[in-house]
Amino acid sequence: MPEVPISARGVARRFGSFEAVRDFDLDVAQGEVFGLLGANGAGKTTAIRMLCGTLAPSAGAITVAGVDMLRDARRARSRIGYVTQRFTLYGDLTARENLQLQGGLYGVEPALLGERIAQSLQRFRLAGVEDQRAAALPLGYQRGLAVAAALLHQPDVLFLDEPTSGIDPLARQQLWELVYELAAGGMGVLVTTHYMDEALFCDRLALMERGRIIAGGTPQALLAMPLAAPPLEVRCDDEAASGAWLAARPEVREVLPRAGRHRIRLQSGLDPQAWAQAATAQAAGQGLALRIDAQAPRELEDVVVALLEQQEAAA
Ligand SMILES: Nc1ncnc2c1ncn2[C@@H]1O[C@H](COP(=O)(O)OP(=O)(O)OP(=O)(O)O)[C@@H](O)[C@H]1O
Repeated sequence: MPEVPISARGVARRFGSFEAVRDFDLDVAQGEVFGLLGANGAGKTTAIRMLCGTLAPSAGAITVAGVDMLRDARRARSRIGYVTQRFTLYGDLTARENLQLQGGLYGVEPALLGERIAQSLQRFRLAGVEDQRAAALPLGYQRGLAVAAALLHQPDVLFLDEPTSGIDPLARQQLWELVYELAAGGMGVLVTTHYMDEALFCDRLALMERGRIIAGGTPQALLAMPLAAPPLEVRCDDEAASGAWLAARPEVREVLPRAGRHRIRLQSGLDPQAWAQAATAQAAGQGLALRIDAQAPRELEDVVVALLEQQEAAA
């Protein structure tokens, strides 16, 4: 195993005059699960495509498993497994035929391929459906098949672009268990996700916005970042009335219903404690007994939203 599965320095990509990715620096260590976050269009897929060698950067340096992607793309690509957002296997072929084809394309020795396919059918819970057409399989199985195909040549690095979008909770959990298992074996895994609960499963995260990484670190470090508008939680026996009351306050920027409570965010710059006191008194005057927790536990989404808003305000 190489020391640094993925390393990128100063990577940029322009499409005409539009800069989809710029100043992109990234290191993913052996055994690390690294999460790339960002809104739609932030540049995650473009970045991953460059790291995988399927799109040439306009500038910068990339090494994968110690191999220079720009000088020796073929060898670098042979160390990579890449699962794209969309299902890219052949729907008309069976699960087994897809694995045979992919293994061949990746150059797996025919003598080894049969055994590896048998192992992956077991590992990815595809045994029993291996002779069904891939297009007829449920999405969770299709995703498992795509990951199985990407691992047949035993890469050092795995790229997963939104691997769990659209699949059911059990399939999501199974996929994450597999990711941990692969990382425990020393693989570097780079995953993009829109799900904040899944982002918390990563060892480190980077948040992209308009083509740049604007923040990064462990989930714990991100959760501890100071916020201009920290969240509050509001409980009230009359959930509907309290929700409407909160939504009508001009100082309240966002009201998110949660089971049995509301999570709110105030406009930047307000003192949450002072606002909570005043709001409790004001609501009481209107017959609503609010219980406001001005130090509600952070969620990763709070931090991500705050960081994106800060960037927008600065732009
Ligand atoms: N081939 C291309 N030609 C022109 N613009 C492109 C091309 N590929 C991507 N872009 C633009 O680059 C920006 C980043 O796109 P990208 O697909 O990398 O975002 P993303 O973060 O992966 O978003 P999503 O979560 O929707 O996949 C977008 O504005 C997109 O329209």
